[in-house]
Amino acid sequence: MSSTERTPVDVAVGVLIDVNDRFLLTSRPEGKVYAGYWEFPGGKLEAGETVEQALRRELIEELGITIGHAHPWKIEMMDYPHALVRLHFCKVYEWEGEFQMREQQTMAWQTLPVQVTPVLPGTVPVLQWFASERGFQGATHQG
Ligand SMILES: Nc1nc2c([nH]c(=O)n2[C@H]2C[C@H](O)[C@@H](COP(=O)(O)OP(=O)(O)OP(=O)(O)O)O2)c(=O)[nH]1
Repeated sequence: MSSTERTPVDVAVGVLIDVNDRFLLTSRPEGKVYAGYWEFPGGKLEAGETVEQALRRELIEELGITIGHAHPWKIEMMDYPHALVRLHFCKVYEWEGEFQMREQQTMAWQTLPVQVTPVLPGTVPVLQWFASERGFQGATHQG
């Protein structure tokens, strides 16, 4: 594979946390790689966008909500057969609007251990970070 194809793709990912400390997972829609896998909502940066701008745009497009401030949390590289991605995880505590599944996905508010399955490989590290933060012991998800 050429080096051009392995240039990392930057992805803005939103870790939405509600007042009960639950976090939001969404299932990837049909037609995308890893369709049906659960992940944190987000998507690729477009030219000239910051992570926060991309995240705000993606969550309007996918979920119909407008987020407040995106708090940068962690950056993680994932090397998939389809792409090398650089995931910019941001915590989000404030948003406006009603959730609408605009891409026929499904959403689920979760705590540890996560009940939905399967979880996208690039989502698993986040569950470990939550486990550390929250003093959770044991398996973070099934499978
Ligand atoms: N949204 C999201 N993507 C993740 C996570 N973990 C992870 O490895 N990824 C990967 C999967 C994809 O390769 C990439 C996101 O790209 P995507 O295809 O969902 O983005 P997009 O909505 O811009 O897609 P498209 O317009 O090109 O169809 O990041 C995660 O928790 N959330």
